[in-house]
Amino acid sequence: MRRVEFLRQPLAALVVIAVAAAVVPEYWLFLATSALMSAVALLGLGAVGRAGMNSLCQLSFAAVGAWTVARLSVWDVPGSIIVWVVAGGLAAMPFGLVVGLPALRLRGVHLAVVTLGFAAAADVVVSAVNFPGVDSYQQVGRPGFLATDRQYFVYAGLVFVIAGIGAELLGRTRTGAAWRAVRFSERATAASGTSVARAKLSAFAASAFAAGVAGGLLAGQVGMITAQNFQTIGSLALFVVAVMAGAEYVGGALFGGVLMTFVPELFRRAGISQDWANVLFGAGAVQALSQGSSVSEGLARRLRARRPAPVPPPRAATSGGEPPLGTEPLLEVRGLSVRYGQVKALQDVDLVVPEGTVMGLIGPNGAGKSTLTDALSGFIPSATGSVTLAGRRLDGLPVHRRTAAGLRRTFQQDRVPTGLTVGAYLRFAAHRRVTPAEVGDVREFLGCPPEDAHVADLDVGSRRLLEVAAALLARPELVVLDEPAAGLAHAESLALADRLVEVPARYGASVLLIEHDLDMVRRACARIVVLDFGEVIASGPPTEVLARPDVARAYLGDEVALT
Ligand SMILES: Nc1ncnc2c1ncn2[C@@H]1O[C@H](COP(=O)(O)OP(=O)(O)OP(=O)(O)O)[C@@H](O)[C@H]1O
Repeated sequence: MRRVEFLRQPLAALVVIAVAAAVVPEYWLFLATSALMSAVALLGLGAVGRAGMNSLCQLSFAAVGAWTVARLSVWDVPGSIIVWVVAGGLAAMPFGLVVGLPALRLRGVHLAVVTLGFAAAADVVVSAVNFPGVDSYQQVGRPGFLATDRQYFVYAGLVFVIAGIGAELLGRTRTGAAWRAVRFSERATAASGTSVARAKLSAFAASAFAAGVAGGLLAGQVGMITAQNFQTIGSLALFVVAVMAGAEYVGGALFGGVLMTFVPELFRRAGISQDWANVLFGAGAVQALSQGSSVSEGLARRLRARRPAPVPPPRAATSGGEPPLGTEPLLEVRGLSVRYGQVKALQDVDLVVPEGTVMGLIGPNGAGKSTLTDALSGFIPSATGSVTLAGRRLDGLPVHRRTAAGLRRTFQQDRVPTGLTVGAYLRFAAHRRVTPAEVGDVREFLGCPPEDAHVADLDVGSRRLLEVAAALLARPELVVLDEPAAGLAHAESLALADRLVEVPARYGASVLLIEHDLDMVRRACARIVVLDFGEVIASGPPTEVLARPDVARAYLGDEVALT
């Protein structure tokens, strides 16, 4: 049943469309076709929205689709409007990629402004050139079986349902998961080995494809198109409705399409200026933004809230045995230094993590632990010194190549995307093909919630464990855990320590554990390294190192042993 759950909304839409086709008068069906076309364009906006980006030029892409369909119609290319709208979508995709390029550097309002600039430029171009067929009064041709408004409505409805199924299917692929992950954290997405650039560009390309299809449908509906159909104000209205209705959902896109078409029409009939419809949509979007959720997201949350909250399995401490000591050097760090302006965050750090061990890295706040993690995983390109993993130099490599070389990391702050289920996140973040048995094994091993639980419904501790589980599932050579026990109760931290002791033998990965919880460190680690003011001040077995007065002084500013 869960396998076809994603079909629920497109199929519900199909039923609504079929009923409307049977009972609604022809005049209203013409308007309903417009609603379906807006809904297809909104589905495209949903794709960029899923990736956390804003696009204000959706109708510019639609203009490319419409132009393509008009051109193919004038040339009378075989395949009729059925094939031409697909060609319209494909023709819009390169434009989507071009507009998406600034998204690799810009975010939020800056990106929105760039897309708005593109829409304004497209306005100028579209106004200056006539669409194909307009000069010769040649309408876009429709085959006999799509001649009436009712038939064309059914065609547009089928296109919407197919687009909806496509959107849902895409959401279940690695690409769809990457969109949600990018929206939540670009850094964590990169650290899982996924290309952030590819994720963003694919979202823009998918969005442009949908808009191109919608534009092509419009060309077929009205027969002769003009620049008026694709003005920037229309793109803005589409964006605002996407925010309000929730275009990431098939139902939300359909609801948005209906609003966009019928609200202005109702205003017109009531003798009110249609511009007031845009004001209304704007107010709806402000409301959605202030509540932090669209109409569809709010409904989905309410439905989820009816289900019982996922109960994390008990995570009891079960001694994992003696911490393994390790053998040959796996990670070798020499002379690693990082400066932030005048602050020397790391100074000539030398560090060796042997293969097959769990090594602890401790130090007071501001000692440089997170900086070290960032430098090892490639987030600080200005870091100097050498980093070698299993004999391979990593320094100078970008994040995703270090990940591919076998170095995985987790983050101190919660970086698990809330838009995914536990299973979808684990499969995405593993960044390799994993079997259901592997996913179940690591989930049980660490005491993670069931696969169908939504990340958004989990407590912070469970999310942290999920991040660790995903890192192990990736089968790295070395996993660097940045305070994985933050958010866990003390007993759960000790249970996690026991699990970590087993990791080298069970998953073939060594662990560099950064933690403030010294009980956990003592339990999990055979050796520890202490950082203070960016320098290594001690290393060795935990009992010896924590008994040293200089280590106690670094932590407490006093000569009190930490044992
Ligand atoms: N982006 C930054 N810009 C400037 N200084 C920074 C930056 N990030 C860290 N620092 C400084 O670098 C030093 C090391 O910080 P870092 O966060 O690595 O320490 P930490 O040991 O991880 O601390 P905590 O245990 O609180 O996480 C600190 O002095 C910090 O203020």
